[in-house]
Amino acid sequence: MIHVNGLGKSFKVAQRTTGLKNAVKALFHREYTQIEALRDISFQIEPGEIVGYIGPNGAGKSTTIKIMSGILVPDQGSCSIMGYTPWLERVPYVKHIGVVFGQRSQLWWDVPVMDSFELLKDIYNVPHTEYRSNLSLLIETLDLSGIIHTPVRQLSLGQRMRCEIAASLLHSPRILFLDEPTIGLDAVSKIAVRKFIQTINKEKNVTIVLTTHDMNDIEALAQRIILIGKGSLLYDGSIHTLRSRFGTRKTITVDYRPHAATLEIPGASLISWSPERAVLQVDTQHAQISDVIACLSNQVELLDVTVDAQPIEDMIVELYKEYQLS
Ligand SMILES: Nc1ncnc2c1ncn2[C@@H]1O[C@H](COP(=O)(O)OP(=O)(O)OP(=O)(O)O)[C@@H](O)[C@H]1O
Repeated sequence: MIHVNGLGKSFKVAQRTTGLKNAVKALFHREYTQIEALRDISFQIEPGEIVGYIGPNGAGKSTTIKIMSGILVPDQGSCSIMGYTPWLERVPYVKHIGVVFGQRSQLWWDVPVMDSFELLKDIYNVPHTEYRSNLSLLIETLDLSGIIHTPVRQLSLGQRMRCEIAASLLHSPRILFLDEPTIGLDAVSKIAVRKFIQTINKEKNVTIVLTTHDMNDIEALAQRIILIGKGSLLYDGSIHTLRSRFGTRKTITVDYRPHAATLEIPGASLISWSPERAVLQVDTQHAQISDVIACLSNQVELLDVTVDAQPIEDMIVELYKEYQLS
């Protein structure tokens, strides 16, 4: 569905210096630097996939999304989405995609949300029956009934984001590009947005490309991640593979009957200890969890044991470290 091949994009940025003398000088002679936002990016995405497109600040995520949605033209490489080249065939192409930029609005600020929806219906030429059925589904699943007659500027961020997502789906797109869709949302709104993304992916088979810094979004939604850093593609694979590579550390928390002596557990490092509770870290590449628990039960009378996997956030930090991105 999405074929991206050797994409490259540079920006020419004017150097700004401080001081009046330099400002006058700059009127006659400007110095520029070249920022390589993307270098040789290639990937393919199949229909119905949810892909997390991640990377640190300035990595090139938004630039890629802008190229894929036809807003920016790359300097090198090709991009074919549903057979279209986004920036060359924008008008027929945009009928098949929905785009949400968490930081920007596609709704008209001063008019009620519903008026924006009606305008989008006309812009995309959505047949009346399709529009009505999409609208009622979106109002119901995104809980919009209380806010669609309110002007956008009076909505809270969470309410606006739900309306933005609805606006991007009124024309039944096959692909949805989401750039930071949960930025600034409270925990309840985040969960609602994630749930909705899952629903449209499952029930309507919408392909989703999601950029986010929120690793809970990634964990909840994406089976595959594409990591970019400093404009280059660094990792493309499943979260499962990432876990087996970087997620080998487990944390074991044990509660036991009061025990005065400290614990000696081969293969585990003691993170904290008290006469009633200990927290240990185990690298499963070097020791088995069952061996560590057996060793513990020989030394203390266990009351409770919990084993926690490494959070995905930590794994991403390790990945950034490996590529010297942090
Ligand atoms: N219009 C522009 N003009 C000049 N430089 C730009 C422009 N757009 C992006 N850049 C530069 O290109 C690089 C990649 O930017 P991009 O916005 O794609 O990063 P990002 O991964 O989305 O970052 P963030 O997570 O901070 O949103 C950055 O160094 C940025 O400063």
